[in-house]
Amino acid sequence: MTNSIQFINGAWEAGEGQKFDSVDPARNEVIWSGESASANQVEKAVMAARQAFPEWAEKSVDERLAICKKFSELLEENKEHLARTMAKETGKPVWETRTEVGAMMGKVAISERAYNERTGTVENEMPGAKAFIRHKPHGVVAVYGPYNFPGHLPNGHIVPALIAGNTIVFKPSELTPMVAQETVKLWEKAGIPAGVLNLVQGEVETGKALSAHPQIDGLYFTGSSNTGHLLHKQFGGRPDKILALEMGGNNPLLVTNVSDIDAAVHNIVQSAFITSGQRCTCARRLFIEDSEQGRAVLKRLVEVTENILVDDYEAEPQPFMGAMISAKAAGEMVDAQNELLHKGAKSLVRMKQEDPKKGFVTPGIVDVTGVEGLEDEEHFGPLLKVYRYKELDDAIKEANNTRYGLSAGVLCDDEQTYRYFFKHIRAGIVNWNKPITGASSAAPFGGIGASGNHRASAYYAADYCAYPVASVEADTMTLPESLAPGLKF
Ligand SMILES: NC(=O)C1=CN([C@@H]2O[C@H](COP(=O)(O)OP(=O)(O)OC[C@H]3O[C@@H](n4cnc5c(N)ncnc54)[C@H](O)[C@@H]3O)[C@@H](O)[C@H]2O)C=CC1
Ligand SMILES: O=C(O)CCC(=O)N[C@@H](CCC(=O)O)C(=O)O
Repeated sequence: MTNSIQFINGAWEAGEGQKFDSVDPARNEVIWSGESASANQVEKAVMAARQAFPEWAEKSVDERLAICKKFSELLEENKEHLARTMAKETGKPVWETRTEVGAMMGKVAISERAYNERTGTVENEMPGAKAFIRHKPHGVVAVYGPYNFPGHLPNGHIVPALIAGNTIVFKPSELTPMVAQETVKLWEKAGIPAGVLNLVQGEVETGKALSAHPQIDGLYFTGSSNTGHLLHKQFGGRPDKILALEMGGNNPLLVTNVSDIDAAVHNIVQSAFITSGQRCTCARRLFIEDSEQGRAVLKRLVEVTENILVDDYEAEPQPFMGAMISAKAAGEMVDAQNELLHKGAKSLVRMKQEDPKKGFVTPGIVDVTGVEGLEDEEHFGPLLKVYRYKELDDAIKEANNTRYGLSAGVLCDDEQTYRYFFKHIRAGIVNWNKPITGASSAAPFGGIGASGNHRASAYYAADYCAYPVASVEADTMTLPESLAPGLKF
């Protein structure tokens, strides 16, 4: 039986393209199947969004917000179902997917505030006229989502875009199609008008058909730096289209002068291994002082890491880490570890994949101090590279030795060291004595360098969902008392 997985112009229909499956990475079971959207269906979805745009943009922001608030209520009512769907499809423990649904619910109120604060209407009096700043939606926008937060991160584009008056064609990750389907069902139930939000499911071909479509006015992307750069090239020469790229990182975390070693190790673990290391903000490189205290921190980190519970998403007690998104991704992480060891790195905690058919890996820590030829690449999993350093300036210089710039942090007792680090580190998120994961939706979220294109998301997502219109308005016209030189009336 074909699965109607495409939501186009307010109706569900089966895809016309290639069949693809979604596999539960913890249990190695096919949990969903469907056919990709064809290029014709992508065309149909874009044209539906185009047709729906004028009426949706014409609605008041309160009317558009009412549907978003209803969606948030439905998320609450269906929280457990959606959380378990996310857990089954990503391998993430249920305790964590419940927080993801919570973040989706919170997004509506935060986006309403951001819309008013960032793209609201400003009126100023001036002699014989009034000056206004207003904002208008771009039109039809394509939204691309990653697999690691299949609900929350696409939602971070969709909600602000809808509030601003845009219409959407949503292309979720092909690794999490079931979450996308269940989420869009809630938008349908919330009463989203036909054509305002369209869902095209499929693999990269579907993604390419959508990004190449001439009738999209913008594209909001969260995903790998590799794909983001391909899209950036594709949109080169098209300044008329708004492009927001939220990409990966090779994030540094620096440790120096900490009195509470367990608290420091807890922050390191939360930064490096949460979500099985599958967060763009995860710490990838740990800079530890080559001192007695630094060695004590490292020793404790190894002990705690070796005891991290890795298990099925529904196991009791709940694990800290579930399976990665796929057995393939897990195998690639072990390969990355082995490549580092081959280059001369020293294993402090060995990452292992017990079952090559499942996504479970244990966390890994490798000491890469002094190793030559390390690539500036994001290892998107629970693999932490340790750099031992003597001088703070050398550590900061090496921390900045990356084309990325998403998140960074320092664990230290004294504020002066933090201020110095803050001043010199290049990143869009810089934390002190807190994990570098778990960014707030009430703040801008974005990086520099290869991590983004200066269109921060979260609280600043409103900025790329509407464009400013400045007006000077007078309800009558009169000849000025003094004319410019050279004029006669
Ligand atoms: N900066 C941020 O907020 C975040 C960044 N990420 C990054 O995302 C990555 C993990 O997510 P993935 O799903 O693997 O990313 P991905 O880049 O493989 O896929 C993202 C989306 O782009 C589509 N896509 C892939 N290639 C395409 C192409 N050539 N043309 C058009 N569409 C294409 C995919 O189908 C998917 O919908 C990691 O690198 C992570 O760092 C993940 C979460 C947040
Ligand atoms: O987008 C937001 O509303 C806030 C940013 C956010 O939720 N960041 C999370 C997920 C980042 C990722 O997927 O890698 C975080 O910082 O942990």
